[in-house]
Amino acid sequence: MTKLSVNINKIATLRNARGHNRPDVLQAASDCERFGAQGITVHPRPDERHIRYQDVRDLKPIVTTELNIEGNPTPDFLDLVREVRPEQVTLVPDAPDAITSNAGWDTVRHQQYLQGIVRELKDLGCRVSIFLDPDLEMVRAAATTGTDRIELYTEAYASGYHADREAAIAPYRAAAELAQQLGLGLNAGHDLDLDNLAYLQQQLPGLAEVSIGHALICDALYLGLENTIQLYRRQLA
Ligand SMILES: CC(=O)[C@@H](O)[C@H](O)COP(=O)(O)O
Ligand SMILES: NCC(=O)COP(=O)(O)O
Repeated sequence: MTKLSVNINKIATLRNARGHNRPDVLQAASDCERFGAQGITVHPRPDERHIRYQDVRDLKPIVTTELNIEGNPTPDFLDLVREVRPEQVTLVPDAPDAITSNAGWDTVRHQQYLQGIVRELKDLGCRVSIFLDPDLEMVRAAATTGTDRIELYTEAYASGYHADREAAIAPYRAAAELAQQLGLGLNAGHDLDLDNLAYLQQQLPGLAEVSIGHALICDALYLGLENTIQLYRRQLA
């Protein structure tokens, strides 16, 4: 079974537009779980333009599924994770001014650095996932860091899906198969939606979790949050 973790960054974007507490991010997280989300993902960025560090602290006691915190392991991010101790931390090599995540780790170059971070996070009791492009050399090097899982960065799959979905999935399937051989768990995310999700899930062996935010929250504007989460869950059945 592939679990659906709902990324609630965009709910915080809407809240921040007015400076009050509407929509209420904590209520939205609880409602997502009630509607079928099997995890809640947040990606606090240094400028706190959507999820704020305080949101993450407030979410931990109310999330009843799994809290997944994504981000670049800067000193501030690591302090937050040490305090909150989420079920999962996804390490993403974002530049501070990135509009959104735009690449996976170079796990060859940063092997030793990642090894140290992974060890500390695992000692805190967190499952660790490393955000990666579907590159076999990067998957092999990720396995040497001690990480529990990798998360495949699916932007290239999503953008190639409508033109040629077999070609778009091929590098991801190879990466997933290698991850399985190496004993790495597998997550995936970025730009997944109701069109491209089912095929990804069918093609990737051992896909444990997808985290989806942008398209899901856009769909919810038209379809409603409960109905939308159920529609995404059905793609993963
Ligand atoms: C790692 C990843 O792909 C997601 O976290 C995505 O980047 C969402 O972040 P934003 O909501 O800031 O675009
Ligand atoms: N890890 C990916 C994620 O959390 C959501 O990405 P997106 O669906 O907002 O592109």
